[in-house]
Amino acid sequence: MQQGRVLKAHGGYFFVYDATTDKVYQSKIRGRLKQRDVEVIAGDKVKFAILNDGSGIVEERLPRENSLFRPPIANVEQVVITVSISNPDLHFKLLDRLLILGRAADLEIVICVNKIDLVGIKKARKIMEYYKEIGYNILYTSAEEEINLGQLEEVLQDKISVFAGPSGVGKSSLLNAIQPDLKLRTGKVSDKIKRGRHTTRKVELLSLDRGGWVADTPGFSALDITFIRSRELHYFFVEMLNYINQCKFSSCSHSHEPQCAVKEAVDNGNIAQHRYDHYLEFLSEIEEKEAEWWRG
Ligand SMILES: Nc1nc2c(ncn2[C@@H]2O[C@H](COP(=O)(O)OP(=O)(O)OP(=O)(O)O)[C@@H](O)[C@H]2O)c(=O)[nH]1
Ligand SMILES: [Zn+2]
Repeated sequence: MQQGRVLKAHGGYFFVYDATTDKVYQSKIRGRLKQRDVEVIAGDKVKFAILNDGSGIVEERLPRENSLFRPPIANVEQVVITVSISNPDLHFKLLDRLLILGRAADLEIVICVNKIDLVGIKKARKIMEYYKEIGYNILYTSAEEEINLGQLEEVLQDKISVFAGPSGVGKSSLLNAIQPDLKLRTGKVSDKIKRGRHTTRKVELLSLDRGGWVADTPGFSALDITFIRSRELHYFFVEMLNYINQCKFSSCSHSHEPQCAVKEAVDNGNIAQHRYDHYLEFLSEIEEKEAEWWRG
């Protein structure tokens, strides 16, 4: 039996890529897998057999490293969180939410600040300085003027990646710029808003010439973070990790408790105020959901 990766699941067919033959096999799935409710999605590693007519049959799904929910993709390794400083403006709260989602899915995270032609790299660096300090890997690109696209290619090489980020920041444009034969649909920011952009499409993993795969649909379209427990939220703010053990109360939620090391770090300027504010906002979102849960 062969081993392969599902690139796309569509209309009852699974398109399975086998690296040893460098071929894609249009495959059906064994009835017993369906009976056991084993769901197979893009990104899944599977064992499959090749039939006489050259098509495949999926016999087994191998264990998943992880899976993203909306859109559904398995075994993603990396998320490229793409933003722009202007057109559209950068929203730190959305960025922070995406950073949490990336970490919760256990993905490597790269922040890509695109449309650098509109603001200049120096200004963009300044705006993103804090995120650099707390350890994030940040690229500054322009799809339009082809700035630093080599760095993006390097980051994507030999990995399975998904892009994420607000509409109109240039996710599709970046992919098209590094590999024109991917031919992703791009559009003007205003057109998309008018048109309403939530036409559901099937996710497909696209093959990069330099090795690696990238999903053709942005990840994390559901921005809900309330699956995280309130007492665990602080783990998702990387710069808080140095402080959370130094609070007076071991169960400190860093919101109202006295002698909170996190709050002190905010007061001293070691943790950015906006990040702490977002922590508190997310915390109350989560607590509200937990309260609902307890009320039944
Ligand atoms: N000035 C400038 N414009 C860009 C750049 N990259 C993309 N654009 C433009 O921004 C608009 C949106 O680009 P898309 O690639 O469709 O953005 P997207 O992030 O894929 O958007 P969604 O598909 O809605 O999620 C298009 O008009 C692009 O031409 C860039 O680096 N600089
Ligand atoms: Zn605390």
